[in-house]
Amino acid sequence: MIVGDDGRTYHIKLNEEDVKGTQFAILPGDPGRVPKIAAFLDNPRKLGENREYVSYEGFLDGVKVIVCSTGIGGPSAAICIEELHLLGVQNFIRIGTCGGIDLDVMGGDVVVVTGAIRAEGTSKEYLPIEFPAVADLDIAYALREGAKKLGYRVHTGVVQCKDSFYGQHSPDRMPISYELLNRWEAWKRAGTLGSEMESAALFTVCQSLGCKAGAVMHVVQNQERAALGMENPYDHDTEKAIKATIEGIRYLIAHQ
Ligand SMILES: O=P(O)(O)O[C@H]1O[C@H](CO)[C@@H](O)[C@H]1O
Ligand SMILES: O=c1cc[nH]c(=O)[nH]1
Repeated sequence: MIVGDDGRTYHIKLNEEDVKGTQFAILPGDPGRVPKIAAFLDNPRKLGENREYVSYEGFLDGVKVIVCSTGIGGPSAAICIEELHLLGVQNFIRIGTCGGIDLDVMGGDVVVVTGAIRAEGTSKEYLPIEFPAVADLDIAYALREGAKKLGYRVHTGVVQCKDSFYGQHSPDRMPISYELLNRWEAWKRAGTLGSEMESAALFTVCQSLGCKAGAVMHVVQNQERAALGMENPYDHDTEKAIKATIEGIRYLIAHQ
């Protein structure tokens, strides 16, 4: 069932020929971000589209890269990673958006994720909760080098992952608000940089499959700064996170 008669995997609808030779998969959540990322590659070409999974191929410094959207949340991200890995991919880099938590993190900044809080469900179907969700050290380092080279405001550290976007933004209206609010306070006190939805699943699935992962976030805004009446710019343009990732992959290619 996982691979159909046409040789294409069940969800992302790619086959071995499509993926052959790929060294890096770039994984945005939003399908609309895929062509924007592919535009930074040489000879970009659309490979497929099914459900939330839009995929392109292209080349960076002669190395084949696939860009495939994961949709929102851990379950669809895990499916995308599993199917790309089945077809031979070993290195995965998410380009996502997050909301800032730490007061130093502002809309328009870039966050290179070193670890993710597993407050979501997908990672728990792979590994017990004691196992940390961490990025590959070489990939995280390269992504930070990429952001620094471009002169961006970049933060490196932990993000929180959850399954409910509105549990982050409207915790008070949830019957379980007592827990959401207390836990959010703990993430804040511990210096968590931002909140998003897929990195915990990405790191845990890749750990389980024996492959490598990293993640870069574009910060949209910071609700904690807003709550304190601090300057809180909104920024929806993910170009800096994309460019930092492209530079990061170039660094990995040059240093492998
Ligand atoms: O912009 P993407 O990559 O989708 O990432 C973030 O945006 C979505 C929520 O709006 C979630 O998927 C979250 O992780
Ligand atoms: O605030 C935000 C922004 C993007 N993604 C999230 O999950 N939360």
